[in-house]
Amino acid sequence: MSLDKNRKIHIVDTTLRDGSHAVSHSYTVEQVTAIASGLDKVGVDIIELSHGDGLAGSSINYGFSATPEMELIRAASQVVRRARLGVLLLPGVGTIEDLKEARANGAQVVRVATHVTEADIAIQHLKAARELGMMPVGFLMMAHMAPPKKILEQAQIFVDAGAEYVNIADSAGYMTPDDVRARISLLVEKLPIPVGFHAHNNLGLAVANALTAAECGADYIDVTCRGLGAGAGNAQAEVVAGVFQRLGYSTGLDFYSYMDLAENVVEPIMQRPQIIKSAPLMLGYAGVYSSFLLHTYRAAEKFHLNPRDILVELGRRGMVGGQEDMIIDVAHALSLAKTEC
Ligand SMILES: C[C@H](O)CC(=O)C(=O)O
Ligand SMILES: [Mn+2]
Repeated sequence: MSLDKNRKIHIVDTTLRDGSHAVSHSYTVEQVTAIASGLDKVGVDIIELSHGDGLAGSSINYGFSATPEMELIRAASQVVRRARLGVLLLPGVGTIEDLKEARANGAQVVRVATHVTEADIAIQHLKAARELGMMPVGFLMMAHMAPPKKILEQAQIFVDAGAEYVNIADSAGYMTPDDVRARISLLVEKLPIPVGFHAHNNLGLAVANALTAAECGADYIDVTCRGLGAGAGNAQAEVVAGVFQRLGYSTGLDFYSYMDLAENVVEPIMQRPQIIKSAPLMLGYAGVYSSFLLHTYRAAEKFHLNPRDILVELGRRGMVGGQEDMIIDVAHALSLAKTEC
């Protein structure tokens, strides 16, 4: 299928949210101000900013933020003029009270994220967002774990709760373009609201998958500068900008400014190159949640294990977001089994 070139593709830059995983939630006010104002000038539609695990993610389970996220949201809202400022919220991690605070600090969009089979826990948060005058979006994580029909049923719950678009996330970077096509095409065909897609690059397919999603009718595409994000990162923003521009698709992005922002502002704060090393590759291969990566590195070091072995076991057990505390249990069990051999 080829893309209707007159259709506007909305770019959602989540460097300041998914990228937060990759910098261990260490963003400072200065970094956020520089990145948010750069993204605003580049022409993205939504700038997503919060702890990597959403509002109130700062905790022993997910990792503490160096700077309170409300300070970061307020700082970004002071420099963002054209784009909409968004936050992520995982019901149970963040609450409606957190959402109200984010709104008071300038957030205009909220993506309420649930596991792909649990959309119903987002209903009250989506409704609250609308009452707060925010743009409510439903976000289904680990979308490789459910077939297209099940995803459609879950997306319909978001529609009924007032979501303005539904986003599906390849949280494990497991999907191939065919997997993306099957899911996005069905949602685009059946839903009365727009569809979005969030890729991870664990199998090196993030940009190809983002392009496939757009070609299948997704109107919202997630990206991050330099691909900065959990696991092997996300669809690299400046690459998506270049590919879409070369194909003549309408994104409203300034391709050269995006490259400069990634190179001059984001790259200097990266803690490691966003490349597909063995462990991130294993996330994609075994279908494991990308933000488990740094937790797994720490558990592997503690128990003298290869991170790959922990990830394969997490995949075998079907662990999903929110079960970060189980990584240490799995590592402990593997190390006991190793000693017994
Ligand atoms: C909380 C997660 O990091 C959300 C996300 O980006 C994904 O599922 O992928
Ligand atoms: Mn992600």
